[in-house]
Amino acid sequence: MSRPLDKSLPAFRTRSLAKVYGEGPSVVHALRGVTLELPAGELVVLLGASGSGKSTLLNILGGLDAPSSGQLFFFDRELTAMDEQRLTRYRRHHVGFVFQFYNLMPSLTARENVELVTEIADNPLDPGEALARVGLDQRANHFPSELSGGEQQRVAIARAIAKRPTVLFCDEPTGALDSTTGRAVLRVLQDVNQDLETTVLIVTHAAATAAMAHRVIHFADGDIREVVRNSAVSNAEDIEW
Ligand SMILES: Nc1ncnc2c1ncn2[C@@H]1O[C@H](COP(=O)(O)OP(=O)(O)OP(=O)(O)O)[C@@H](O)[C@H]1O
Repeated sequence: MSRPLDKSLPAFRTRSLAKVYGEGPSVVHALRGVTLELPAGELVVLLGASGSGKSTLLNILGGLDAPSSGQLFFFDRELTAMDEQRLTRYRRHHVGFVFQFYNLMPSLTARENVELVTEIADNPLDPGEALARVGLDQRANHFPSELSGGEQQRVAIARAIAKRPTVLFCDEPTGALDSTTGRAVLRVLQDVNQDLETTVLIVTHAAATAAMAHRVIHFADGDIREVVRNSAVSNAEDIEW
């Protein structure tokens, strides 16, 4: 993927994306033919009931999982036509992930957790700058067990953005946090979207998060029920939970 991306195209386009788990009586249709376009540079929130297929879609867009059928494009690249090696390059160069439970290495400091990524990335942020962007430059030498849940999540975000990903996928990033801490984490994600021009896709059960999105995708039973474009976007710190 060394050619520059064709940024005149949407970040993602899917056509009839389907995902089936299992077979026979235990078959699950997790995605039932999802067709969507996500413009680059937006902050998108994906809402929907438990089991509606949100994480499945996120994992497929992020190259962690493959659809059973359908097509998926990242700008001008067809992810559904890539072999494992090219998908690995896609993930390495373009994708950052943030999960509900931080997934930090407990035996490494905040800075060392970020360095795990910067050491293998092409054009990374300085680890100190990544931590400063999430407001944790003063805690760089602390271990995860010495940090609050919100601080650990901010380290996870610093680690994810340190390789300057084109897209940042966040699966329930505030799911384990109280509302005040959750708002602080959402503020960081909004800053990443605005300052680094990273496309950010957030899967959440916290419906109020929709107020900070450019685009809200409502998911139900493995497909899109509605896409709402917000004419005005709230600041994360003003969101009411
Ligand atoms: N590896 C798997 N094997 C079998 N079924 C799976 C697998 N992963 C997900 N599913 C099923 O696919 C459907 C969609 O799951 P998914 O995790 O995408 O939903 P979700 O909307 O993210 O739910 P939640 O909000 O609870 O995280 C569910 O019925 C789930 O049980």
